[in-house]
Amino acid sequence: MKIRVATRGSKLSLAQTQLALNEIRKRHPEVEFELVIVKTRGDIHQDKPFTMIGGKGLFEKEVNLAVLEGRADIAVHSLKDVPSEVSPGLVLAMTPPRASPFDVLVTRGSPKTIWDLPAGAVVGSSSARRVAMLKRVRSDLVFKPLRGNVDTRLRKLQQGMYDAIILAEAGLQRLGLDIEYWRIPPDVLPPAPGQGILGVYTLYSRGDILPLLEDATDEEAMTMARAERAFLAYAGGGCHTPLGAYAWIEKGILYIHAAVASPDGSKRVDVTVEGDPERPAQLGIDAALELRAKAASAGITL
Ligand SMILES: NCc1[nH]cc(CCC(=O)O)c1CC(=O)O
Repeated sequence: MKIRVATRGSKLSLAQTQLALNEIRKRHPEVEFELVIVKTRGDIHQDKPFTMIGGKGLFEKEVNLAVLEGRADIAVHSLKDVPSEVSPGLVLAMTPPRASPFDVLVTRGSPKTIWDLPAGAVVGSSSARRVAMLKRVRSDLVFKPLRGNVDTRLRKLQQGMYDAIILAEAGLQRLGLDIEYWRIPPDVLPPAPGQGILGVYTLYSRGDILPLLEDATDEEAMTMARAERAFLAYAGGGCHTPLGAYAWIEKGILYIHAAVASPDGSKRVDVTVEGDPERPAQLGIDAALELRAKAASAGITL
């Protein structure tokens, strides 16, 4: 059997796709794979803000179109780039084991915490979540947009365009980049829903492929994915809402911690909810409704 795999062509996307395919190979060594590389508008216009090139779900839509049009059988995504409403007809069919969900602060020289940065330091990030949550603890920092793939971002830091940048730890781990950094605790910066989880999507109708993907699924990662994605769907808000959430399992209990802030970081509310790992979507919904109520009383629009 041969499976055609839609993926973006960036170094990180290709590394992620190999990680996901290796999980399938472990269970089904007989399967062959063929990559279908999709060049998305997000890859072509790396210098432009997302809002100018199509916004929400930019990467997801074009890669998944290859599956919808029959040019590929499955698609591999970073779950945090997949909007809450995925292209119709597609199902999240497999998750490999999760990498780190957390964000890191990378500085030139020795690693520094957010509190060690000098007053007025320039921090690179285009993420509303990263900017608002860090402004909350360091309102004096100057945030400047930063896009492009991980190598480009690190190069811009080394060139001195920024004093610090924020990246996902998962991306650095998957690229095998051996750099020093400070892991930002989630009470300072809650991760994006799905950060560190890869998602393999296929059509609902692919009864030939779905069982293979189910065999290769890491159940804990899938449970966390379901909780965080249900949270995202019910929390509402656009991709410019400073919203974070991550789920974890401890002693058989599923937890989710979620937070939302005002864009300038002046206000923030948090919730932590626990529930049954067999019902992750319920937990995500509970957390979203609780967070919405708390945000409304604090005057944060969601
Ligand atoms: N926004 C791009 C993106 N999408 C997923 C990751 C990292 C890997 C992951 O979260 O699974 C990154 C890079 C980053 O934010 O530093």
